[in-house]
Amino acid sequence: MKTLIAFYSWSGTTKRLANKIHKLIPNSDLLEIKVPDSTFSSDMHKTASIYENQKSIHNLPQILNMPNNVNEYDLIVLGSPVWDWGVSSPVMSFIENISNFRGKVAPFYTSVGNSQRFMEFFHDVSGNLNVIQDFDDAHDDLNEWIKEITNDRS
Ligand SMILES: Cc1cc2nc3c(=O)[nH]c(=O)nc-3n(C[C@H](O)[C@H](O)[C@H](O)COP(=O)(O)O)c2cc1C
Repeated sequence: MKTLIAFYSWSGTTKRLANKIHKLIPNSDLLEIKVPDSTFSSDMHKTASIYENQKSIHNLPQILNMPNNVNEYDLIVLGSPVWDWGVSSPVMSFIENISNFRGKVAPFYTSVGNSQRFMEFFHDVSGNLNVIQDFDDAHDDLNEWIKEITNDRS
């Protein structure tokens, strides 16, 4: 099984988790989703209002490093920080770019603890993707989840 671990990280926490997951899943590639430097602010509150505006006019950020062919993977493990209870806009944009992906997608997310509604928002934007078990860094066991998604037969 070939796995892509793709993630966006604004301040490094999701990146650290992605690196851990990468070490735990054999035969996996790691991709940090990049958007133009000018997209967000270094200030959290300004970034939150930029994000709200992007969502309200559906102007999602451009991804600078989309893989050529995601269909070479069986599984995409897709990581995001929780933003305003939901999915960060770079990850929403990545999801739109993989609408033709035929494999499975296992979401993971980091937060300061207010993460319970993340999957509701994820399902709202994931269209026809085959979304399997998610990992909530604030509440779930990492090793159990890795076992589940790497053995998943659905
Ligand atoms: C714009 C913005 C919105 C956020 N909204 C939430 C939220 O709704 N719930 C929550 O628990 N944490 C929220 N956070 C905190 C981040 O989810 C948390 O710090 C996360 O681990 C950061 O990941 P990163 O370092 O990979 O960017 C928010 C952070 C930012 C910058």
